[in-house]
Amino acid sequence: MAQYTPQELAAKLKDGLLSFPVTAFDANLEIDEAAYRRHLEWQASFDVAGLFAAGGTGEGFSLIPEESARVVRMAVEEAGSRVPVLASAGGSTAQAVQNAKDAEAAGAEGLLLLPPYLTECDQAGLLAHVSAVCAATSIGVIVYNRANAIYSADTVARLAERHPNFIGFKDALGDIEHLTKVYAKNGDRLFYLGGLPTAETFALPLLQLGMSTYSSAMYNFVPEFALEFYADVRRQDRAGVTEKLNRFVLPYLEIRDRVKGYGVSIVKGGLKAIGRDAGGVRPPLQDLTEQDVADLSALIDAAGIRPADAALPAHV
Ligand SMILES: O=C([O-])C(=O)C[C@H](O)[C@@H](O)C(=O)[O-]
Repeated sequence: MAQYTPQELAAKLKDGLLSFPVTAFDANLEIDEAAYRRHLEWQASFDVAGLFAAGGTGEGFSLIPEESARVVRMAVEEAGSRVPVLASAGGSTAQAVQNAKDAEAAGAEGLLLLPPYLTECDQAGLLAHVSAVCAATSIGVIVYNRANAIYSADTVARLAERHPNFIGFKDALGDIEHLTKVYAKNGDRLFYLGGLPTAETFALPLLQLGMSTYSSAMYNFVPEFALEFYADVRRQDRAGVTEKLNRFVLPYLEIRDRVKGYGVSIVKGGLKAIGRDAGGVRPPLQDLTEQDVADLSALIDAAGIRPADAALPAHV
């Protein structure tokens, strides 16, 4: 049973940092329940405003629906008393509706609706798709503006009018004109969250477009640094943000961009580097090479941001 109304959830999420915990896998790439629970417990021990289980960084796209529901349930059990846990829904409309029901039953406070799978779609179809999901649950729903699911400002407004539990707009497109239109039309009826890869990179300029928060994947392995970065963004401390971009985020992008799909794999690489291994990634993603992990570990040290309670990395 959700503890927050959709409106209370939006108020909580919009003014704090959000993150997407990785899903821990064992050597056979099966869910590693103990490692996942340890990770969630650690993640919830910092001042994060919301944790999205089985999302993009959580490799939700590689989980079958039963696994997704199981992951959400574990996340709620480990972290739910301290931080709102949200789930994701995706695929066909029927699948997304089922995900939404499972998420609510598992105790999730809200839902991130991922783009439908494979097909092209336009506004009337997106409106019907999101409406079906919003109608199937009473928890808060956030749409993910990405790939084949690009919501016009008018569609967003219609959804907001029809569904009180439609609370948020997450963007991974980065089209300034589009974001300006969505915010100008919908204002404070929704909250807006940045979701471009390595969201820190864009956080300060996107704040001006109404995005008061973002999903930090790196929070998974450098939570204190990620929280300091967010505080600088909210203070509009340009010097602080620039210094942190140069010290860690921009060199991190150089490692992330070595292989397609590393945007997710590098987060598990980061956990390996700090000695909190959550296992490898499922295909079609590929794990960081040992050299990549060593480079990331050296960068974490050079930036002086190894978490205080992190063990020494396995390879040193
Ligand atoms: O589900 C997702 O798209 C994400 O996990 C988003 C990431 O957290 C992205 O914003 C990032 O890499 O910082």
